Amino acid sequence: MLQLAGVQCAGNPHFWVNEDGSYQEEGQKNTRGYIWGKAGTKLVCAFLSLPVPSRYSTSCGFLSSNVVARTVPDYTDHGVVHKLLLVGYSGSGTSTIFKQAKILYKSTPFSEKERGNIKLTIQTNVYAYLGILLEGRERFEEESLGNLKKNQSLLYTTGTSPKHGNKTVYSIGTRLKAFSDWLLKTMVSGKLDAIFPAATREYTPLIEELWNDSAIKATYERRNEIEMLPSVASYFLERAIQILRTDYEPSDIDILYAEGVTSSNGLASVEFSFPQSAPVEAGDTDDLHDSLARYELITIHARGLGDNCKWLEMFEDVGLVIFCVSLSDYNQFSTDGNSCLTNKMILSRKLFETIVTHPTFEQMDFLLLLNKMDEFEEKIEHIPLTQCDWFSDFHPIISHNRPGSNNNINNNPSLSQLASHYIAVKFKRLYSSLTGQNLYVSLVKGLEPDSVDASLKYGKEILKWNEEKPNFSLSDDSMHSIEASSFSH
Ligand SMILES: Nc1nc2c(ncn2[C@@H]2O[C@H](COP(=O)(O)OP(=O)(O)OP(=O)(O)O)[C@@H](O)[C@H]2O)c(=O)[nH]1
Ligand SMILES: [Mg+2]
Repeated sequence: MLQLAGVQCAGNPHFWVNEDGSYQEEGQKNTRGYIWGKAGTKLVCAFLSLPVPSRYSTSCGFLSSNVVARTVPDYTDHGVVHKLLLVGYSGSGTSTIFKQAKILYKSTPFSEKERGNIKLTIQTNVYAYLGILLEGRERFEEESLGNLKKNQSLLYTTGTSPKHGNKTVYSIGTRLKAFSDWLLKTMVSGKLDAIFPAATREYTPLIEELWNDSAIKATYERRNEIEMLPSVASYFLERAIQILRTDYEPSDIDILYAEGVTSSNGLASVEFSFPQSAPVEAGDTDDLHDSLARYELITIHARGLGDNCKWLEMFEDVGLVIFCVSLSDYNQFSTDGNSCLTNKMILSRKLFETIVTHPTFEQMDFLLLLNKMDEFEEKIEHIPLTQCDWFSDFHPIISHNRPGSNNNINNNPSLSQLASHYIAVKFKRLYSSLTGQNLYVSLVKGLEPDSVDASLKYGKEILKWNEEKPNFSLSDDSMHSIEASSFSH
């Protein structure tokens, strides 16, 4: 029976099945699953006319296809953990949203051991940012020297003697130069993390001297011209001295902003409950149920999914897939598998297509997170959305008496609102053409806790709708679910 229900029985394990349908391997405490919710059980029971507990029977003829075919998470059944899988194209913000969830819902978001590792990651990042800055300094120095030489040769021809040596505003003294050479060599050899923890004791005075040097200050002013330097680097570099001290303890915000905190294959998970929003009033059990229900947010780096995302099979028991897209990718480029420079929004769309059509996720609900709304609001004002080929037909009619770009007075949507809704509809149409289902969408600012909280709660509602309203119509007006969440932040 268990085999027919689709329970993995390789190696002939012995299972104990309880009245509520939960089953455990003999001698083990962990519930492995619930047979009544399994599609196989329903099929076998229907075929053999076996009785099924009433709340698991699917006699309703109007069940949405999403619900019939999949294991329905039992929202009120305590002990069941509802799994949410968070994925997205590289740099879309999955790690940020994952860390944000930990900070939001866990009383101890990061253990002492994790904090120790994160501290080293942040300190290594600071050295790496300094290295990138020093590389920039070398480039600026060479450019300045080149210009100087040109000017000098001009002066020679006009008979005036040169006044300058080989120094420019970007030049540093021999001690700092030696340190800079060593740091760049260490970075190139990929051994930067090996210099810790000794680096924090030995090199901090040198870093302080370097950071206060006028050449570095001049380089830092031109940081926008250093492409390799991520925008988040400033947050850490401006506190470099404090961060590189042995007694530095990263704050939650430091951890949120830090790059490379999740493991190398990016697989991580956190179990949590949504906290109760207000004290439970008499008779209001909804909120109590909400706060008792357990969720597991699992994230995996796209890289860790293997060719054609074959490892997605591991996640067949999730109840919702959350796919994260960076809105600000529309004018950015990266290389695809064939080393071809491609627009990052298109690369993100490709991954989306692969995941939504993956056999493991047939009939699965998907929530699309359109992330980095803050960056997008700024960017869209001076870089047209049509820079991405997929968005070539975006021609919004903007009211001329728009009071301000982000102002929604008089119901005049801002350009960023029009553009983000347009992108949402693009993804919705694509999703529906591939799966015949409705895609849920939420706009989010990954660095803002309230925004991430609202989006994850939207995910919780989607799971709940499946549970509570099995005949909930999923063929609503395509904008409905966008509207329901777009303005929640
Ligand atoms: N401005 C802004 N930056 C964001 C937002 N969300 C994430 N970021 C930044 O975007 C960068 C990439 O975010 P990550 O969370 O590391 O993205 P990821 O999907 O884990 O990417 P990789 O693991 O590097 O492939 C980080 O520097 C984040 O701080 C957002 O909503 N707004
Ligand atoms: Mg990541």
